[in-house]
Parts: sequence; structure tokens; C-alpha cells
Amino acid sequence: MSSHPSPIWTPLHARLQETLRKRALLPRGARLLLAVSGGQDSLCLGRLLLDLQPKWRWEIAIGHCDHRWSHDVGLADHVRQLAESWRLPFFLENAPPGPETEARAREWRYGALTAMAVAGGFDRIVTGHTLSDRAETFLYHLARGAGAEGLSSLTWQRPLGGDRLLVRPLLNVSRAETGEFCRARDLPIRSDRANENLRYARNRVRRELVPYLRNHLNRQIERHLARTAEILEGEDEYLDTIASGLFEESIDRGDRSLDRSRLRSVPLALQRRVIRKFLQDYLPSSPDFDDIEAVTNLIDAPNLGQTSTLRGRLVARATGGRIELLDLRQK
Ligand SMILES: Nc1ncnc2c1ncn2[C@@H]1O[C@H](COP(=O)(O)OP(=O)(O)OP(=O)(O)O)[C@@H](O)[C@H]1O
Repeated sequence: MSSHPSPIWTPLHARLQETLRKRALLPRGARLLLAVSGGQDSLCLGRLLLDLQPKWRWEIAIGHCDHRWSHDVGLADHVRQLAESWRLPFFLENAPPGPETEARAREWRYGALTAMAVAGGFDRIVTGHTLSDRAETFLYHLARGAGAEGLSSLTWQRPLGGDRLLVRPLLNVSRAETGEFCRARDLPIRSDRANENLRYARNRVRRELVPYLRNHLNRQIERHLARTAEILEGEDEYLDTIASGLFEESIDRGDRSLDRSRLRSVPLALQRRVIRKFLQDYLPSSPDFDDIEAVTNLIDAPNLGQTSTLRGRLVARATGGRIELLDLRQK
């Protein structure tokens, strides 16, 4: 057998191959549902995966989510034809009628892709998110005051329930590169009109903020932000493992209390993470910085009985060696 690369081999093929090996993202023989929007990123990813398929022996199918937005007419057929020309099975889900908001569309889309994966027995859903998406997500969350987890939230993979994973193999490839690849291979891209709408904050980050930063601050801004997200992802994973262990050692779920004497000697970064885990189960939405600080302050509180009220709903109280949570609505 020849070890020479095929004629279509490009530096992007080499990079993806290296990523897949190093990160063990898509195991040999896995069943992959490739989420194709019709845009350049997912088409580039699809072509690359098809080219690498003989080596990895994946079973690949294409999944498309039709939002049924006015500007999307014909898009689902376009993706279906692409699947046919690539000789891949095609799965389609249609959105129920409703308001065209970005957040709603995203939530529905992930549910629809998961349903397709369950029905078709796929263990990996693969998306075309790029280094550029990672940089934009970083900026978007930075502006909202996120910590390491939010800043690095576009990760290489994340669990979807059961043994299924969402995998993003192009996080070290920029949008400029996927565009160049599609042009060179003459792939039939359909631009996503929703991405042009500047009503959406994410689109303003993509179309206004990043270009501004590139022109006025640093030509490599996307790459640098994505690298920072990568570093934070590793650190976040590490800290989270330690914090989870500490949390399990300190929590008493029966009486909703935490062993504060156990937490006194650990670094502030871990205290905050443990408190966040503690509050997560009891607040109606994710605990924010103020919630976490209020309860973290109780770890060292000298006064027994000192309390912090959270959103008028919960009271955290320092007792001898513990912090307990009381639900105000039950009082
Ligand atoms: N309508 C769709 N059908 C199938 N897959 C899609 C669709 N829209 C997006 N995707 C998948 O998601 C990837 C990211 O798309 P896009 O950046 O438009 O989404 P996003 O809303 O920014 O995603 P996220 O919120 O997860 O960052 C695409 O490369 C593609 O794999």
C-alpha cells in the first residue's frame, strides 16, 4: 500500500488528521452525524471528513435543521442534494412555527440534532464551529462578565447525554481558511442570511467588533483569543475536577448544607467553584458572581448565624462548621 497522500491532500487535511489523532475526537469506525447548515464551515468539514473516511472507516450521515425562516427557502433541498452527491444518508428536522429568535433557534437545533442522532444510532454529532467562532464566543462572554468556563465554552467536545458527544473538530481552523478551502474545491456554499442580521449580538461581534480589533489592535486577534480560550479550557477542566471532589466531600444533600470548616484552608478559586456547585441545584437560574461571593464570604464568617439572602428566595446561614441553605418560600 502506498503511503503517499492522495492528490486532494491539503494542509487542512493534515491539520485535521493530527487533531483527530491527538485529541481522539472521532474514533475509528464511529457513526457520525454531520450537522450541515449549508455554510462554508460545515461544507469544508464534510469534505475533509469524506476525504479522511477511508482511513478512519466512519459511517457518516448528514443532518440538517430547517428553521423554516423566510430567507432559508430552498436551503434544506440544497443540503439534501449535497448529501446525495456525496452519497451520504440525509436526515431532516423541521422547526415548529414560532418567533425567529437566535436563542430559540439554537435551543431547538441542538434538540433536533440529538433526536436525529438517537433515531439513527449515531454516537457523535459533528459541527463545523471554527477558531473564529471560538474567538467570537470568547468576546461575547467576556462582555457579560464570564469566568473561565464561559470564556472557553466552545470546547472540542461536550456530552449530550447517554454515550453521545458533540464534537467540534475545526476549532483550530479559521473561517478565512474554510472559505478558501471551499473556493478551491468549488463547494456549493449557501451563505447564512441569519448571520448578517446585526440585531443579533453575536453577529455584531462577528461583523463589527472582531474586524475593528483586527484593524486597530492586533492582526491575529482571532487566533490569539482562541488560544486563550484553549488555555482556559484546560485550566477550567483541571480546577473543576478538584472542585467536584471537594464538593462531594463537603456536601450534605439531606440537610442542604456544606462543611465550611473543610473549605477554609483551600484557595479562593476552589471555594468559589464549590459554592457555585452548591447553589446551582437550588437557584432557578445559574448563580451569578454576586450570589457566589455572598455565600463564599460565609466560609470565613466569624459570627455564627450570619446570613446572606439570595434573590429574595434563599437564605444561606453560617452555623458552627457548616453553611446551610434555607428556602424562604417554605418559611
Ligand atoms: N440549520 C442547521 N442545520 C444543521 N446544522 C447546523 C445548522 N446551523 C448550524 N449548524 C451547525 O452548527 C455549526 C455552527 O453554526 P453557527 O455558527 O451558525 O451556529 P451558532 O448558532 O453560532 O452555534 P453555537 O450557538 O452552537 O455557537 C455549523 O458549522 C453546523 O455544523
